[in-house]
Amino acid sequence: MLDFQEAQRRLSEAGPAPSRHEQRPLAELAGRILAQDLVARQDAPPADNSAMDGYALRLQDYAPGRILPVQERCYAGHQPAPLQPGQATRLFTGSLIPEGADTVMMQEYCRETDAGVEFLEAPVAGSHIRRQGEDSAIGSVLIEAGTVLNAAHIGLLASQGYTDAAVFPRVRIGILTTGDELVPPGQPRQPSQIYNSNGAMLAALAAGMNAEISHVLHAIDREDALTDAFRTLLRDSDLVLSVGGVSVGERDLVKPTLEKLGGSLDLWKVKMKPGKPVALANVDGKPVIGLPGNPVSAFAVFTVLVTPLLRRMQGNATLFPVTGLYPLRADQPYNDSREEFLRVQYRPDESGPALHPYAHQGSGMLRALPWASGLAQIPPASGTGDGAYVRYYDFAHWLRP
Ligand SMILES: Nc1nc2c(c(=O)[nH]1)N[C@H]1C(S)=C(S)[C@@H](COP(=O)(O)OP(=O)(O)OC[C@H]3O[C@@H](n4cnc5c(N)ncnc54)[C@H](O)[C@@H]3O)O[C@H]1N2
Ligand code: MOO
Repeated sequence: MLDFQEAQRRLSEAGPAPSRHEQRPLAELAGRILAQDLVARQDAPPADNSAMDGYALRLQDYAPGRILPVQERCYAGHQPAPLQPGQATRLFTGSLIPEGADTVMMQEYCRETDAGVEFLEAPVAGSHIRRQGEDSAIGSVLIEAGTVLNAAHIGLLASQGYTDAAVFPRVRIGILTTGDELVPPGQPRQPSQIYNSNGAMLAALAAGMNAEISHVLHAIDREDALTDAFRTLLRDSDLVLSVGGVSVGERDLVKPTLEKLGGSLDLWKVKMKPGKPVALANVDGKPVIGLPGNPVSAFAVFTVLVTPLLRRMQGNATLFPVTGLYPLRADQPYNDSREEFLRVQYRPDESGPALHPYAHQGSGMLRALPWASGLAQIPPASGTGDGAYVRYYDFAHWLRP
């Protein structure tokens, strides 16, 4: 049996990091991974400007009750004239600070008449001025390569005049489900059959990682059907996920099929529950991962074992998102000989945030998955029960690029 930690590490290294990149416009960058460090092309803000609607003055010109003539009204987007001594400039948020001015007074503390502006309070030196370069200095690194881009990054890039950026290509994933017992949703079902849930589920999981889905294929338990399907998937994908048919059953044909296709296949019994049978093959330099057929097992293995590899192949700098330690609220001890991944909800109770396990933890029980916010990792043979601190894999962190 292979330790979970070791399986996670080995799988995370089972595929290549990207060797190419492509230029994509701002509108297509969300969820993509940046391929090169991007630097500030200009100071931000590019010039000193006002943070408030008000008046610019020289602090030394202020005296209680003194009225300063308003030499001009300068709107955002316009160039102000240098401020003459003893005068003020009417400004608005975003207006440039006129040369010679050193302070802005908010209009709420000013009274303007035909004669000029009177300040009702003493101005504070330098107040309400957004300084050139205070947000980003020209040349400083804005975003590092390997970052997953989101709306905030896109806003930052647009503010610097970028129209596009170099990102790594999306990884193409091919999915194969296997088994005579499966029919597609919507088709007539014999009493001996069940609907294929893993195909649609894995496609959605891969899409959630911002991967491209090349195909979702199904093969019955026959070597020729499996061979055809794997050939198509390997041709059109960077990574292949097959599901089912990798344990010890007589019709578990995935292993011999991949070997005939020239792959070297490792069949692992990973010390984790759910998810004991996991297979890893490499065919012509492309990783093929065989996931366990039970839908909950396939979901859990995808989350904790497949996503780090996917992140590596996408060029993400972070392969293993954060996990945290939280108390488990359990009415029974968990004591399996394998590392156990419980379907849990992370929510606060009287004593703070805690992990609440779903009542039924069977690996065929799909109802637990939409209910759960993540997985709690219970160490093997630990007898872990109520109040013990355990590691938490949050789907919100783990099931995204
Ligand atoms: N004698 C043993 N039997 C089993 C062992 C073992 O060690 N010794 N391990 C068990 C564990 S743990 C798991 S997990 C499963 C894994 O089996 P496979 O990965 O070979 O998957 P299958 O046998 O093909 O299917 C398992 C289960 O999942 C259902 N399934 C499969 N594909 C789908 C799909 N696309 N949509 C919905 N449901 C699917 C399938 O009908 C089976 O019920 O093996 C245990 N047995
Ligand atoms: O390890 Mo299996 O994946 O429990 O159902």
